[in-house]
Amino acid sequence: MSQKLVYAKGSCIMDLYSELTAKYQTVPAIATEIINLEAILNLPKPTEAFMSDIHGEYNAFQHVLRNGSGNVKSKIRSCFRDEMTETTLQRFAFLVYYPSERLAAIHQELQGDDLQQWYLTTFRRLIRLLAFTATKYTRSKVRKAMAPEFVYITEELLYNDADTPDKLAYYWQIIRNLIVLEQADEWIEATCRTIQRLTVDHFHIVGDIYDRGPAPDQVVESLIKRDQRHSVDIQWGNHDILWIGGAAGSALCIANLVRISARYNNLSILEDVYGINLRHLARLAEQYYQDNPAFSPKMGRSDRPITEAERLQITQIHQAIAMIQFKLEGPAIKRRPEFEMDHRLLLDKLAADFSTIQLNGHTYPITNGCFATVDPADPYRLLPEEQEVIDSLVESFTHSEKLHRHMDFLMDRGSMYLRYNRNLLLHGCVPVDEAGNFIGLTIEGTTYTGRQLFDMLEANLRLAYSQPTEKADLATDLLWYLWTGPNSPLFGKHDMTTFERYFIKDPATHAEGRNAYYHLRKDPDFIKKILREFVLDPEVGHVINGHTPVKKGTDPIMADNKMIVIDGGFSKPYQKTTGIGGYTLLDNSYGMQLVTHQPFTTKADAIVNLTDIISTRRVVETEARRRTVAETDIGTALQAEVEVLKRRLAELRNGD
Ligand SMILES: O=P(O)(O)OC[C@H]1O[C@](O)(COP(=O)(O)O)[C@@H](O)[C@@H]1O
Ligand SMILES: [Mn+2]
Repeated sequence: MSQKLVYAKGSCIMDLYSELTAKYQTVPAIATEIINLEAILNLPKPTEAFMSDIHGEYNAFQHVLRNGSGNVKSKIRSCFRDEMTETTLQRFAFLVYYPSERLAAIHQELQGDDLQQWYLTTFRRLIRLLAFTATKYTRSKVRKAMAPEFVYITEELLYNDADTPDKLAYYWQIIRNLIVLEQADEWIEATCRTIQRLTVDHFHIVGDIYDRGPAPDQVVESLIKRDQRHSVDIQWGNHDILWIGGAAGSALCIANLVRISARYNNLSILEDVYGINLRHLARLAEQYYQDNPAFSPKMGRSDRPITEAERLQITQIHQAIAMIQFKLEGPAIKRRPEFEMDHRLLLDKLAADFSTIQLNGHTYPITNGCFATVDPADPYRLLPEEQEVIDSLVESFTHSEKLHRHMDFLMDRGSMYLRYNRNLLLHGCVPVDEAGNFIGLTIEGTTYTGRQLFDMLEANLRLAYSQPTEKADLATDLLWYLWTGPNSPLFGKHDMTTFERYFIKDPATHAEGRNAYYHLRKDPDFIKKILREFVLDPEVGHVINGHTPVKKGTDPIMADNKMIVIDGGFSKPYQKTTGIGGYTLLDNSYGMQLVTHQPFTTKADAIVNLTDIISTRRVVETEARRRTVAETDIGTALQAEVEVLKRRLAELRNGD
């Protein structure tokens, strides 16, 4: 089905005509396909899940992916109503979430006849649950969600009536043989994965997979695995842009992301996962920087506490790369007057002895300064060894094979915004002034605002990514603008006050100034205006954002339910602010629900103690009647195919 959507979206009706007439040449073939498509249009709309701001928290993310945002357990509950105690239900649910880990535990607990009995019971339960989750889908779609090596067996078990006496022996022989031939565990694992897949059909990741947490690379790997049938899309977040920018050869993006990796004690992602060589940087850091409380890493990775020597080294690296970042910003701001970022030129506002800084008419004392490499007469000039460090980092980033594989996926499945089934998905905001007028960027005499701003930025991002050897062209500089520019839809704030937060105590200088969008988005008329700008129906559409953690006591659902913010704090450092462990928004045939997850402890704890994240659901919207595939984007594509096929049928009947 997804392939069909690709034609319908990507090419014109003539291509569709030639495509379909080549594929279905006879009257019976065309008629069969029309029957098939029109039947699919009547199925219930599949479930979509929306998540955002995962920030490298792989285990928590995986848990939500595996439990289908709490959906797997509700399916088990409905399927086995009154047949399972809470403990049995919990154990069975965890088998579906973590089959290989739970199977290992079962082998420890049970042997001989007890194990055989367990297999027999588990097989039957899994088949029933699979049948229950598969009811919404065509056989063909269910088949595609199965592990290919088990399709025959699983279909036999799924579609044959085991209660018919004639089939009973046949059915049990399959199960017995799976056990005897030692394929039982493999089949259980494969089937649990199929159930997970069918429980949520499509995942939208509304930005910020990267930074702060320990394993963004594994989040991407699991999305790649999950996406086999185009069931994932990504709306880039400002942090993802840094990594795309890194692969595209932007020194500024690289300096920022290395700084953040040092700040959160995640340099090992760079070295061990992406093979980025940090030797030059470490040498420079050791030469020029000492211990400095403002640059001590924020928190240790829970699985690897650091030694004092490591802490000192990270603190030094953190300073060295921060200073390279601040130096690179100067020339970028100067060569791009169209970015209107002169107010972010800071190093030249420092006193010659670096003890104070002059900002907006105030003189502020500098604390924890570390300006040994800065020449007050030419503060943005990189020392030769700093230049060498950043050049070697750019070289490593543009040549990391694994980083490119991950970023290719982000490029392939990602976009600045997505219109999907009547909703608008975007990470940050649509920049506006206080009166709600769209604002943006003027480039080479053309002003881009609203949807055009997004399209222009995306076109440049794709250009920069395709040309990693171009390092200071407009397209590459725009990547950095996306991270921090005052009218960047992904940043949505006026100033990124990184420098001030390191060196100035006065909290007044730390304010970043959110775009007016963030207070205007509470107003339904404003959201309708945004939906119209993106050519969506303002009456039925929603805007879905990530990016701004929803603080305790504030409502993530605004503007008469038309605006939903789902940054609920997967990111551990932000859980103090949000008080929860994250949100998932679900959109199924019955309507929309917001699921609130409690903080995740650890994977080991979850598996051993069967501790699920407690998830509570809140209904955002209920459909007056169940929505069908016909009312989705895929449905529209299928209807276009039906039209073409009917035309072809008429032509054949008329002898054309
Ligand atoms: O929490 P940290 O590491 O100090 O980072 C704060 C910075 O992150 C930002 O909030 C951007 O990151 P988010 O997209 O996660 O909000 C900046 O506005 C701010 O300057
Ligand atoms: Mn963000």
